[in-house]
Amino acid sequence: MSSSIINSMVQQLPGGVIVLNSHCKIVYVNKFICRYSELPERELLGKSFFSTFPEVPKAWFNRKIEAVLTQQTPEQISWQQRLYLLKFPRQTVQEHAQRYMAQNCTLMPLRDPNSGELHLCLWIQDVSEQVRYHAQLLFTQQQLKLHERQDSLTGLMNRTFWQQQLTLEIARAERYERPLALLLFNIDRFKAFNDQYSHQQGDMVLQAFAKMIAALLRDNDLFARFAGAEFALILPDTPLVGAIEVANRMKKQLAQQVLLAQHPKLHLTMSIGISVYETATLADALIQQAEQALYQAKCAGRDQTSVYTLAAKAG
Ligand SMILES: Nc1nc2c(ncn2[C@@H]2O[C@H](COP(=O)(O)OP(=O)(O)OP(=O)(O)O)[C@@H](O)[C@H]2O)c(=O)[nH]1
Repeated sequence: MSSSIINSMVQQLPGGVIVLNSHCKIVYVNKFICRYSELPERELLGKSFFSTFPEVPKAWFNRKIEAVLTQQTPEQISWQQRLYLLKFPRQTVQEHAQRYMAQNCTLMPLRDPNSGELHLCLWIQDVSEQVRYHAQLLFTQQQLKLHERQDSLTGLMNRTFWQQQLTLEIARAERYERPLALLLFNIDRFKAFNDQYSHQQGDMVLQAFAKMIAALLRDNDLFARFAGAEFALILPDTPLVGAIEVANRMKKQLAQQVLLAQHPKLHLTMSIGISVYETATLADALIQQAEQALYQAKCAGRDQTSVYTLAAKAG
């Protein structure tokens, strides 16, 4: 095959080719390089590679060249090491996308068959799309991770994740001999609200309720949507008296706050069950105790707080 055919093929490659001589002067470029550097071939040939592409770190790149030429083996610079070598614009720029073309570069030793002089061939591939897919994949993985932990309606942690946290918190309470309280609660007669105003408005109440309660808590309290219209709260480092205080604060806030602007006169109440950690109690037992206390609160007429240990009305 004649060298002009090979040249014509290299000129049309969908990637960049640059050949440098031993003084790092550009001796060959293909069309891709001219197009993305926005320079004609005549302005590139004979020029110093580093002054034409000042974005390339000189000392680092010289070390790469030296390694390739002395070992006579190609070397890769992937986009994961350096997003791009030459600062070329992207072919199509989408919103929020990387502005510059991500590149995989290969450095190859090249010996001139006539003069025997060693050259360096630089082959540049545009991998912007690959990088974009990679970023999308990472984003999706993060979303899935969040989804595994979060309740989609309220944005609170979901029951599974919350129960994992409870096990950890119990271990911490046991190890450091710290108190811990658990609250289970729901809005009274919520079914009636749903039936009267629609499930959709019920959802809005649950969202507003979750937001209202979250605003009353400390950063290390662990608040979750437990099931349907039921919520659960772990209060680390909190004895019974503190838990009752939190319960009263929540009830008071619900009595005062308008949850939905379209129902300013709506009067909602809540029932709360409390259990407190005692040495060697397991997570499931603590939940069951709070459930029993909540049931007691309902039986006692709703709008109540009941404590499992005492199984008595607390206010
Ligand atoms: N809007 C809405 N309602 C829900 C959701 N999950 C559960 N519910 C409803 O919440 C209601 C809970 O009702 P119940 O547990 O029977 O009790 P209640 O009517 O709240 O009465 P209490 O005995 O006072 O608890 C049911 O009607 C459920 O359908 C949800 O995600 N959105």
